[in-house]
Amino acid sequence: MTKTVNTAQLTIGTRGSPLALAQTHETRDRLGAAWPALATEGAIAIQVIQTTGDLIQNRPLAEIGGKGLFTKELDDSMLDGRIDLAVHSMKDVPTVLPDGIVLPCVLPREDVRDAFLSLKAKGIDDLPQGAVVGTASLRRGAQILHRRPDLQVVNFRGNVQSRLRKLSEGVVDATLLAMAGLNRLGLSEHVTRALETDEMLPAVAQGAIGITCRADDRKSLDFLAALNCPETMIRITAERAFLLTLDGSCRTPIAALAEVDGDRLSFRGLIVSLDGRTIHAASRQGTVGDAHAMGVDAGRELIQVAGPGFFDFKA
Ligand SMILES: NCc1[nH]cc(CCC(=O)O)c1CC(=O)O
Repeated sequence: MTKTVNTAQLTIGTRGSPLALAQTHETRDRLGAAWPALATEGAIAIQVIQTTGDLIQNRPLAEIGGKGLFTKELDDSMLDGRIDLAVHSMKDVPTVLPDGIVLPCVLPREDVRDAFLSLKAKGIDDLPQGAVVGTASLRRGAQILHRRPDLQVVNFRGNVQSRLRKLSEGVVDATLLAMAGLNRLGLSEHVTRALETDEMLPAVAQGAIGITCRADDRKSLDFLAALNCPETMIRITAERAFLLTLDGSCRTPIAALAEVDGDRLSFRGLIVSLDGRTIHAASRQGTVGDAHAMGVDAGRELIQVAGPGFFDFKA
């Protein structure tokens, strides 16, 4: 390996998965479009950083536990000055950022829905009795069991491409993936059906890309200010406030979606038991200025309604 001097104006850190790279290329292209100085060849360097979540492929994420499985190594590189920006799927970003790191920018949100993929059924309702659904997501597993308690939900990890392969090999009868990831990878032709959000409420911040930088990095803050999508920021503010309030123990399936119409904000959130039997849902209507308060308030309601014990799945 030859060491070259990094003459880039900005170095972006990212995970190495095809989806992470696609999101980073989108970010680079948007930066170049907004800032001529960043449009020249070599102005932006991309550095791939492996995270703990990338290394551990064979265990359920909820079991590995810990916050920041997909972000910690990127945060450390940023605080050390090895990278200036980090591009994240906001779904994977903990609600509390490390000291010294801020999130000044989210890109316009992609399709928030979950996709149903199957070679055997057109949707959840016409899967055969006892069919096997592969998902690593407790949220998706629990919501699908709520509708179809007869189904068998099995843990199913790996990147989007490897999951599509397992589906075609018949390892599972169906799987669920974010529409956003499939769209960004140009793989949406594999989608059997996009599930409406009343059928499968998405994860907090699903479909949103966030870009972090050091809190005191004036140059990066200026570059990123031009890229931020305020509507997406409002929506994820409400959803992340909900998640923060419920705090998650990552073993509790949590789903939420905030939607903006003019200056109105509507919010829906739910928690569901792992077996899908019990769902507690809350909704709020307000204005975009209430985003954080609405998420907190809905989260508090669910803590009350669910009662102690609901959040403790550790046994
Ligand atoms: N946890 C993995 C992850 N993080 C973000 C996405 C998809 C893109 C997105 O939701 O923004 C995925 C894969 C998936 O859920 O299908």
